[in-house]
Amino acid sequence: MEDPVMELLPESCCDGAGSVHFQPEPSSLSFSSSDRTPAAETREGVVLEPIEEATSSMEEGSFSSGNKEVSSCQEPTLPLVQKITNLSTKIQNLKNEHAVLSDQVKNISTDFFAQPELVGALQLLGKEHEHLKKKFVQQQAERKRLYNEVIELKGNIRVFCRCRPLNQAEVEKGCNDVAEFDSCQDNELHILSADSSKKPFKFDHVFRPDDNQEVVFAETKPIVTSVLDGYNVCIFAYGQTGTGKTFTMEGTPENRGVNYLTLEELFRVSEERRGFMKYELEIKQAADGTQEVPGLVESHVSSTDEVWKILQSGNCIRSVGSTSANEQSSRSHCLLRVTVKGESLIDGQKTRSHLWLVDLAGSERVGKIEVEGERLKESQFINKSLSALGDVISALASKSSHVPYRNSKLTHLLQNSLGEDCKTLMFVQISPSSADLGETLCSLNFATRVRGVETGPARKHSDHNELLKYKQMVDKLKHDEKETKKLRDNNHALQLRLTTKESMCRSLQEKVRELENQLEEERKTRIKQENRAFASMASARSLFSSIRPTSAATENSYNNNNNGGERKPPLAPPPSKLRMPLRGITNLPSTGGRGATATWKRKENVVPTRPSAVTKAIPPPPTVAANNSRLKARRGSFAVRPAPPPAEVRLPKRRVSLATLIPEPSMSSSSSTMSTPLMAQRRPSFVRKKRYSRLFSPLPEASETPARTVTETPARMSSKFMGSPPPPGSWKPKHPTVVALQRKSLVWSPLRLRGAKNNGGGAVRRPSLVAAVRNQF
Ligand SMILES: Nc1ncnc2c1ncn2[C@@H]1O[C@H](COP(=O)(O)OP(=O)(O)OP(=O)(O)O)[C@@H](O)[C@H]1O
Repeated sequence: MEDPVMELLPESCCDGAGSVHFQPEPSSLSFSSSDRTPAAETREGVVLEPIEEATSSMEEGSFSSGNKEVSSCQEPTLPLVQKITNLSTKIQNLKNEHAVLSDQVKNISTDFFAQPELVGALQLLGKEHEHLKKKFVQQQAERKRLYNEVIELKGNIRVFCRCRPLNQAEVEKGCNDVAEFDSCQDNELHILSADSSKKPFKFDHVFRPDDNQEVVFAETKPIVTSVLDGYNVCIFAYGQTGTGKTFTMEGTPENRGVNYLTLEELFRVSEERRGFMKYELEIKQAADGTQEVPGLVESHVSSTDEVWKILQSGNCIRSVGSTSANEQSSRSHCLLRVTVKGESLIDGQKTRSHLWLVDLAGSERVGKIEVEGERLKESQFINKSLSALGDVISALASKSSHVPYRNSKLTHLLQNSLGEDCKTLMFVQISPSSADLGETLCSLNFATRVRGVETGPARKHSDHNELLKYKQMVDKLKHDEKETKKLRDNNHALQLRLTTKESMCRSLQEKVRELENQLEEERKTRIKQENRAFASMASARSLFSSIRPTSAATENSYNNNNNGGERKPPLAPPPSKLRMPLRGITNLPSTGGRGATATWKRKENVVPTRPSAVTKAIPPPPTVAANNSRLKARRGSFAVRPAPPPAEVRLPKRRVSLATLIPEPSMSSSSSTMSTPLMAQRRPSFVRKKRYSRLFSPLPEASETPARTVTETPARMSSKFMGSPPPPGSWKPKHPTVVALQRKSLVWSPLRLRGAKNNGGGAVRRPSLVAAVRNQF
């Protein structure tokens, strides 16, 4: 394959039959590009296969230099041409083969996916995949639960004890080793006191001086994994100065500590769960702090190297000083917070948890470490915050209702990671030196108290307490259920009431509609009747005018036929039983001699028991009585509207009275609107229709209108249609009705008016002729 470079010739060098023109130089042998196939090409797709042969041929052949064409008669070129021709043929064959294979692949893929069995199988596989996914999620949840249970069984607050080896200085000083470890028990140690007595201490694990960082981390790992499951975790190292807190937490580049190994583990597990979980980590580090830590460093990290760099930068600003106990003593707490954000790629569940990694400052006795000035102050602050930490742990251990987290910045900061919902791991660091015996005992006693948080109240082991807890939960659930049931019942009752109210409302609406229809019908009927009455009136008028000359005789005859002068009501117009519409009713004095007033006065004398207001006996018109003795006496009713009360406003009711209009085209517009406020409000459709009447209206403008109606309406009814009573004294005698009485003569009313009774005139059920009618004669 390291043969001479072959270049493509331009198209013009190749004839259509595949014969090739070469360049004569062997090193620049070229092929036509017209027949290239993928199988036979290298960089430019040129076939490499024949090159060796071609080269050998070239060696044999004698090419002329330059770009001359090779003569076909030159012998050595023949085999080469032959070979090239062969190659072209081969290329063609390969091309054909390729085309055939491509077709086959196409067919296969089409056939493959077109087969219904295969589609079915794919669907089955899809279902199985979904099922497995579901199962996997369940298994994950179960794993988390069990894992958490294991951690809880071990204790949510765990205490590890780590003892460092005697250092060179201590050996030189001849200090004794006071820590004894049981080879069979990895969680116990004994401290040899000055009086040679042994004091036993028991922790979740005890690390001996020869245990390296990996051994320590192996025990730490399970609790670290909980962070990825969404639990808050706090790991802190506590102990006397120079006992190895920093060594345990940070370590050295050769012996990485818990911080580094923890983060490494987090990255490892997150990588392991990459297929179904997505994690993000944020790191914060501060030398000491409150919730708002000045100069706090926060970084997004994606590898342990980045974490290490951040830790180093944090360490650079950490306050370090030399004490008699430790040459490189940390004079501050170092807190590292790792925030883990997790998201399940399967069900989208999200978690956010914190991991606190805390290297506390040394819990030394101030006198012992021989410090003064600023160092002394530092030590006092350190001790204060450690004391606050001790108080918090004591409160947690005793299940106190109040946990004094805010007594120090340290506990305030760790509040969310110290307590029931969190997992806490404490390293108590001790020195084996007899010189540090007192400090060692202090630290171990404190650690035992911390451990009491887990073992003391037996929160995880005592069945009784667990049962009590569950019982309370069940009681609460029952109570909640009862409440829910009550609420549901209430809701049901309210719904029923609502339904009833709705149906009532519907029926009332229907009634209203029905009444409206009735009212409309009645109105139409009345208009018809009025029209008919008007026609009758017209005919009666013509009749009266024809009999007027004999009125005197008729009157005499009438008087003779009635004993004691008692007047009969007017007779109905023969022969039809049409009732004449009422004329306008008024109690106002008439202005003319032929008006209603004169007649009215006479009637009052005749019927003293029914004096003024509503009902009056109507004296017979003499001309009618004389001319038609067959007419029966009728009793007429008058509704006289009393003067409206000045202040009282009566609400309008939905009753209309009749009114009759002697139609006159010019007046139609002024008399077409119903002047009842109720109708105007509630029944706009009704109001819109033309009315040929105008009820008593005390409105001043009404008096200006030359009304053409004569109505007979009880006073009560008239008041119903009043918008508002006129102001006192505004009443004018020139009532349109009166004017009407003067101008127009006769109207018959078919109405039944019921309001008369209320006005003291007794019930008048069938009013007949209006007095005004009679006055016309
Ligand atoms: N388990 C151990 N194995 C070997 N060397 C240790 C171990 N623990 C501590 N040391 C060494 O002891 C010395 C003091 O340790 P370190 O500084 O970690 O103590 P410290 O508790 O952090 O002190 P301070 O509270 O003053 O900061 C260091 O030189 C450290 O390397």
